[in-house]
Amino acid sequence: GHRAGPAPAAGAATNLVIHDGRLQSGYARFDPRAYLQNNYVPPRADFSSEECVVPWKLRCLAETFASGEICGRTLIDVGSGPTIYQLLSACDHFEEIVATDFLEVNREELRRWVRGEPGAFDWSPFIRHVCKIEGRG
Ligand SMILES: C[S@@+](CC[C@H](N)C(=O)[O-])C[C@H]1O[C@@H](n2cnc3c(N)ncnc32)[C@H](O)[C@@H]1O
Repeated sequence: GHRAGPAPAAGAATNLVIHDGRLQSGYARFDPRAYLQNNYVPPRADFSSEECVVPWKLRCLAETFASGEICGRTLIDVGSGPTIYQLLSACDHFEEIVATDFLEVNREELRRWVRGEPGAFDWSPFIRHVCKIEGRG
């Protein structure tokens, strides 16, 4: 696995660990860039509409973690894919978050973002939206 510095979502000292998984043949042709393009850019990621699936998911996650019902030292996200939006509201509640995925292409996509490499997916609209719904301006 790859260990990275604090996720930038919230100031908390959360370490993100990207863990290897076992390859499952059904996902062998999974294309992270196409997946991100299909699901995490407008129209599916339209932050101006609460009816839209992405802001709805972010609100559900924010409310769930804000309730304090899910807590502990380490959060393990099974099947993170190439995405981190699902972890943003968790950062404040866990010291360590382990992102896992079967596919090296997905783990590499996450590492690109962690390292801030060129071509990394831009999660900043998601981070801004989560800050907004969590009342952090
Ligand atoms: C539909 S994608 C979800 C990606 C992302 N979490 C999202 O919200 O868009 C499911 C991912 O889970 C991975 N996966 C499925 N079963 C897994 C397992 N048992 N361990 C690790 N990764 C798994 C697949 O490689 C795929 O990337």
